[in-house]
Amino acid sequence: MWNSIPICTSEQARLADQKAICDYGIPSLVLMERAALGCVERMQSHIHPNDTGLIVCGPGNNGADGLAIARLLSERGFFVKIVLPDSNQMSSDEKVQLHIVQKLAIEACPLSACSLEPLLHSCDYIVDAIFGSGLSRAIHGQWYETIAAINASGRPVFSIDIPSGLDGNTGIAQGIAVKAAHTFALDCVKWGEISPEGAPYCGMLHRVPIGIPSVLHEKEAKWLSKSSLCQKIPKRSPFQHKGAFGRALMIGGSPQMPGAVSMASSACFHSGIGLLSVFVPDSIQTILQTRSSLIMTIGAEASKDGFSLTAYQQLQPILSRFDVLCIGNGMGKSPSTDALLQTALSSDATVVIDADAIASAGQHPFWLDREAPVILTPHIKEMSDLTGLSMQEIKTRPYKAVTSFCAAHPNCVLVLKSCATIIGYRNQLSVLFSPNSALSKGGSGDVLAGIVTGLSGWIKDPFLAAQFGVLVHSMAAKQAANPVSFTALDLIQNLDFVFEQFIK
Ligand SMILES: NC(=O)C1=CN([C@@H]2O[C@H](COP(=O)(O)OP(=O)(O)OC[C@H]3O[C@@H](n4cnc5c(N)ncnc54)[C@H](O)[C@@H]3O)[C@@H](O)[C@H]2O)[C@@H](O)CC1
Ligand SMILES: [K+]
Repeated sequence: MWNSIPICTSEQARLADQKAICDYGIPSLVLMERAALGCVERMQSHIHPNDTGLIVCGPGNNGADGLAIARLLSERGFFVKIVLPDSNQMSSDEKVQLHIVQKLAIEACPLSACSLEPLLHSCDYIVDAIFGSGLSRAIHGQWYETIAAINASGRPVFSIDIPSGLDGNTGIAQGIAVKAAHTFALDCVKWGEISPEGAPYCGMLHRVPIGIPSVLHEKEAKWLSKSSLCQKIPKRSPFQHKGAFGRALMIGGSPQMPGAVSMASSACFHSGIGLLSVFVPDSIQTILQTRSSLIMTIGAEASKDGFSLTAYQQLQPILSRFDVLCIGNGMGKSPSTDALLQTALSSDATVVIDADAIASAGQHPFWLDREAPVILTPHIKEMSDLTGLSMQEIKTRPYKAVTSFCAAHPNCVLVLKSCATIIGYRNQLSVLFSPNSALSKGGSGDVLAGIVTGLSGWIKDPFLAAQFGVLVHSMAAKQAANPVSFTALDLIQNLDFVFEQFIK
């Protein structure tokens, strides 16, 4: 079950372990036993009864997990061998685990005294229990050589808690890291495991609960899934008129990019909005009208590149007609964007800010501090424009960037798009990890903005609308028969099938 799974930094994971032990009195060895049992149960569907396993143990409690796993596998009839760290390096729990293992006549050999290559080549799979959340420096010497040999062996690797060598926060290999086929994230998923750098090292990610009280993770980011949202989506009454499902206005478009606002509008209409109008430069009004007979178009004064500098004067008087505005798609970096954004934000409507309007919001952050909700949907580059943080800073610690933005702008919902999309609101973070190259295409961001706008019309909670929009968008992409030929237009086509799973 991926429902309510916490996503933590290494520090948060360690703190939860400590609090469970010290404040709740759960013995460390009890947590460890649950961890080992959970890993073995999951491993059993991937190994054969006659396989030989090599359990490579490091000097801390990750190594102690490895020894407990070796014992449980052996008790269940699997043949295992163990590689040990030097005994003077072992943690106290590891010494306890070793003491038990020694009584069971399991073949164990210290790393410094064994010949690793033949062991690696005679085994069928490897358990990587070298380092977990306690990795504190770059890997050198014997551990570097051990990890290099594990990776070169070609054997499937089960990594315990995290592939050894991976930084739990950033997912960056600290010199070297194990390439796992399966990773068993103990208690919580670590941010580094779902980062673009770290995820490829993890192989298939499994979460193993170990009995840490969930109250200890109350404040941490949560995994977004269908089951976590299903119960929260409001019912759509069949007796309501169209106005009850929201009146939206999409502001965007330019002669160079009429398609972006067209796709966003289409996605909005397919996401439950009652009424939709589009405010575009009058030079592209006919194109929009030809593309969809569902959408009412309002033509604003145009310049060569898009909206004219005075177009905002035509926006002002009509704003009170709408509950939700979406601004930015295909607008281009036109000088008129600032005035249109400021005007949109002066309304009482929920405002979704995407694409070219995000940089403008970054230049005027105080405009965001209004009473009605704002939903921003930047990708990494746009997040950099919005916050002034470098792309590198955002990539390595995206949760930090989202947390500080949301703390500074308490009425804003922020959707940071990446292979792990983070949705932040006040002190809450929700994370959708569903990497899919079908979404790495022009237009998929416009479709997301349209979906979120459509949902905001009838789901009055902006955080819920944003989370639901991100999930629906990803589920629509999962329907791709092949990511190569899939386009943003296919996303819109698949929405009907996806909504069917939530709303009958
Ligand atoms: N009771 C607990 O605390 C629990 C801990 N658990 C396991 O324990 C792990 C955390 O245990 P630890 O805090 O002991 O940390 P680790 O087992 O990750 O490693 C810490 C040890 O590695 C050494 N070390 C760190 N970086 C190194 C490097 N680059 N080169 C060489 N040595 C290095 C440290 O000096 C220390 O001896 C978790 O990842 C999880 O697997 C689980 O069993 C659940 C319960
Ligand atoms: K590990």
